[in-house]
Amino acid sequence: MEKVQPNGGVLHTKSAMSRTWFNRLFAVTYLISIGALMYHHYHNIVTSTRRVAKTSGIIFLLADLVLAFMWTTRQIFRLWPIRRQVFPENLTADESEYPALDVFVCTADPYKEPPTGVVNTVLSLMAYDYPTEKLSVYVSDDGGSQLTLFALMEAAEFAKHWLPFCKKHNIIDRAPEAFFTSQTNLCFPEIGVATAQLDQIKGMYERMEMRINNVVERGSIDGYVTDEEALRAFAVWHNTPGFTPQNHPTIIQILLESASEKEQFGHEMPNLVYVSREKRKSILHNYKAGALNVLLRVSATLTNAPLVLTQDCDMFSNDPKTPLRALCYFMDPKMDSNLALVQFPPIFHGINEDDTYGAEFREPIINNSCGMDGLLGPTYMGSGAFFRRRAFFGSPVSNIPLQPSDISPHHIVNKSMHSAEVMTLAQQVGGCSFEVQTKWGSEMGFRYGSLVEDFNTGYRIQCQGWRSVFCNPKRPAFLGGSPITLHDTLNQMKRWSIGNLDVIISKYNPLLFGVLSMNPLQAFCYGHYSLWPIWSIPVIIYSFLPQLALINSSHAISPKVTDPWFFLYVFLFLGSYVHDYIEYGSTAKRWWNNQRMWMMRSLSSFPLALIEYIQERCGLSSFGFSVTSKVLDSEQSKRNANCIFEFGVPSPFFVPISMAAIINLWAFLHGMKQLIMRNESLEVVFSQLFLAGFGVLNCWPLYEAMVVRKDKGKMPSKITLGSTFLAWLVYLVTSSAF
Ligand SMILES: O=c1ccn([C@@H]2O[C@H](COP(=O)(O)OP(=O)(O)O[C@H]3O[C@H](CO)[C@@H](O)[C@H](O)[C@H]3O)[C@@H](O)[C@H]2O)c(=O)[nH]1
Ligand SMILES: [Mn+2]
Repeated sequence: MEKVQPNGGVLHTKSAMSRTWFNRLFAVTYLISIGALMYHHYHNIVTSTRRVAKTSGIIFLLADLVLAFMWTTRQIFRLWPIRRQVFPENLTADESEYPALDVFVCTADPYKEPPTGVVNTVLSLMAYDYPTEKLSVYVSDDGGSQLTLFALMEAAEFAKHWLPFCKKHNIIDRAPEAFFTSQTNLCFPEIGVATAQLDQIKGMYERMEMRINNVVERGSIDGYVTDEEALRAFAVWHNTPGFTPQNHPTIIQILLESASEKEQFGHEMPNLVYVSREKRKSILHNYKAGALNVLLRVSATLTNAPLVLTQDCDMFSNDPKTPLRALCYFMDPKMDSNLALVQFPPIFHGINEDDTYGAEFREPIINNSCGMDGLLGPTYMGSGAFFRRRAFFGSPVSNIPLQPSDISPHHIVNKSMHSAEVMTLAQQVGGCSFEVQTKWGSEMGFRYGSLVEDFNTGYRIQCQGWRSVFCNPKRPAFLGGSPITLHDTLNQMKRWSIGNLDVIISKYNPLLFGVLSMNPLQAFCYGHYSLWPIWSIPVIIYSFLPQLALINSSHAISPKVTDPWFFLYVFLFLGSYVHDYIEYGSTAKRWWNNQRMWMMRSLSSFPLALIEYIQERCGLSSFGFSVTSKVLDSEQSKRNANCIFEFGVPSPFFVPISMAAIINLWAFLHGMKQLIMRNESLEVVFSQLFLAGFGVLNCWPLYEAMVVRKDKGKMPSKITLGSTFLAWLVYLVTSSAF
């Protein structure tokens, strides 16, 4: 039991963070220094007589202008950060006052997103400490797969034992896999579970897991389903000629209906519904946003709960009290009535100790969310988000009328889920032509037009006057997986970056439309995120230009140590890095790896996203939402646990990174040689040598992967050779310019 706080019954509190004043003071000082740097650049360009100095002066000005913009907008996150606390023990004891909750879980591919994982997520959410009759879990299957439906049918049966088991023994880890693998839970006397009971439930789980895995491996449910009623649920797969995930009718299966289904001891079960929306090749289906909009409508016909939780299929609940924490905001009479969203941070459990890939995303997920919470609230992050359903249908003061009115957020459902009338309507609203000529995706529901539908939807909802809050309890509310190979990590970032560009290059551009529709500071936060890909401009320039100049023994472009302006560069570099480290709030290694990943993304994901985006706009190619694989290869997992970079595949992402590694090492060695042979003085080469050395330090894992490593995760020789050749070519082409 949580301790009751001496807080006089408040549901939540908020307080400003202690660093706020320091951050503000620092921001002003740094901003003045940036101004000085710009003046310095301007002066250099105007007064220099040599062509190389003039040209490179302009290039550095461009790099520094981008850095200055990104730095300035980034400070906004640090000026009003707040911390919140909730007291669910102060909620009314009368559960009948709690609003109903519809939980949406999205899955898209049974081979990339193993159904046992989906089942674990679903079970953990069904087992919430929440009035059972008010809880419904909807699973959207964009894979249109009978394997996923089969897994959920199995889960529905297992849930009848699992839910009472969890509640009886007050288990906290309610995703079975997490429970059975957690050492602390297996100290059963402590949680009061007799060995026999534990063995029994474990046996049931393992049998279910085996059946699901067998079916997935064989790719068919034949022989595994004998019950006639269950077989009828699969009929659509057999009866639809040419059934593919991209071409099939709507499938809705009520797997559990709360009113009629009882668990082992006769108590009610939550509702569990499987939905695979209609897909036709000729009609755009808008990826996850499209799936979520179908769930919004289908759930409206069946339960229409005023609260909605959206969840990725690999993000399971890690705390059964999470909905009660969300209620501490939604049920608080003192809370703004324009509260649309309570966002919990997605926490990733597969991350290794040093967080090699910066996959924790600590800055955007935790730090910046606290910062935005002091303005209009954090961005929507796709998973772990409790929405007020009403927020999808107009601003806080205006309603968008809905057709049919049965799916409006005000409609009260009073018929059984199984009634023919309800089912017909559910099928109809799950159809892919339903949205044609409507405001779905443009003015209401989850918004279309960006591959980061979460970011885009949160932004657009806030433009309408809604706000969000960030709820970050000590025990993570949700745990999920994140990519464990470098290629997957960079690819995911490329997808997000394309999505960001979709937002900035739209009529809802945060820097134009946003600043006029919401608190301009909040709009700048959104602007900062949408412009993430432009980080690539300064990083590419600083990774190549000073180094190529050093190789060519050209030093006209960099300040001498004895030049007083040099100290401005030192302050700007150190100020930014040290402040960043203090703000990051994690171990030094994790912070270092995170800044390294920022460089790697800026060299690969961001520029490739820019190129792909432009190609798409010119109609030369099209991109889609490539779902991240959640299947773990055991060797890769081992290397990941040991914090070793996973290259392995000949990915185009590795080419620019390897080129930068080669050029920096080359420049560093050349500079050192010149210094040792006394051809150059330290005063002159220092700044370039420092940058090259910093590059080499960051690229260390690349040299190992290219030269030393023998395992399967090393850099493919094709990439090493290709990048060496290209680096040499860049040197040849540019050397005449110095
Ligand atoms: O056509 C699609 C594509 C994806 N998904 C689901 O979307 C979720 C996220 O996909 P994933 O491949 O795991 O992408 P990530 O990049 O890991 O997801 C992050 O980024 C997405 C895009 O911004 C957000 O939607 C997610 O919530 C957020 O966790 C998964 O549950 C998928 O099943 C669909 O339902 N339909
Ligand atoms: Mn994911």
